[in-house]
Amino acid sequence: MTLADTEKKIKSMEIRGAGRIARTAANALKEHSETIKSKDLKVFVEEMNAAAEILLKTRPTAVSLPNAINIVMKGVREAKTYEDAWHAVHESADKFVKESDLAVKKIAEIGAARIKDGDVVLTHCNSEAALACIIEAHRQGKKFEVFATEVRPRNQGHITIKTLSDAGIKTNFIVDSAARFFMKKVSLVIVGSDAVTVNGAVVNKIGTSQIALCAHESRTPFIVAAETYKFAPKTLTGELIEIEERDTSEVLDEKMAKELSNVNIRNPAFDFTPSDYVDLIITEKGAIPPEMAYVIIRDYLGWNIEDFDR
Ligand SMILES: O=P(O)(O)OC[C@H]1O[C@H](OP(=O)(O)O)[C@H](O)[C@@H]1O
Repeated sequence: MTLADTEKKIKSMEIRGAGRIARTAANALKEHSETIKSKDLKVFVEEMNAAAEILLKTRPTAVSLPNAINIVMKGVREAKTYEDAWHAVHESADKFVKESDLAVKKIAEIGAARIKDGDVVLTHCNSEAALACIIEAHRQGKKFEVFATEVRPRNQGHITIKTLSDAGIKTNFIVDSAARFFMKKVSLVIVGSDAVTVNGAVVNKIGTSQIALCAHESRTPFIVAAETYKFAPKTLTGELIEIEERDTSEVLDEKMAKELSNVNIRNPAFDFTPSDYVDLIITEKGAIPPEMAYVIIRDYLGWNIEDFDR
């Protein structure tokens, strides 16, 4: 796939999901390095930086994207020779993809331990990490059922119910606005994440924070499955996570929208769930309370407050 194809597919959400976007970007940088004709280090670094910029601009919210790009580009920017830079891209991209796959497997093991016989688990959107926990619990023979939301406007819930159904898991499909109606039946909420801030707030698909609020009201545990590369280093200095606002045509038919001259259509793709509503974040390094987000950013992503020029 060319860099332009990757760019298009991430923007259009043909390739989506925070983890998948990150792995795709890492692979795209590796593939792009092979198309650079020059063996001059300066030219190579410039062209790789330009590719990284293009990928960074595809979607603004999932922090897994800049984190993956930083991991792959670090060796390129530090290399003293063209050969070192070329090898750095290849090694770091392969390592990132392998570790990302392993992280999901580890999260599945840790998260599955939180699901018990008789549970009613609610999930929102389509998260590879959250679904891995649910599927692993089912594989271990636990008997439970799932509520999955529709996830307007892009209907990622359709992918979720197909995956759950194929896995043989009893699933109830509900519209997003039915979450509170059913919350009294739900014993555990598991969602994924696009970004976790240093203060433990979770950025995830629009509607997540409403579900967290209902879970809080019903005293239902709310847990988040997130690889460590979804934690956001830039929030150490108070920088905010940008919430992507997507095209209004995803929400309302363009023809109908044109007839409604007084209506402003809004389409934020994500929202913030404050740490107060998050019981636990399952990472591949273990289950942590949201208040420990700083430790993940410092110890596993290797970022510290002094790393930022201010
Ligand atoms: O990495 P995994 O766990 O698959 O997904 C994490 C999150 O990424 C998705 O974003 P989108 O659908 O690309 O906007 C959803 O918000 C999902 O919860």
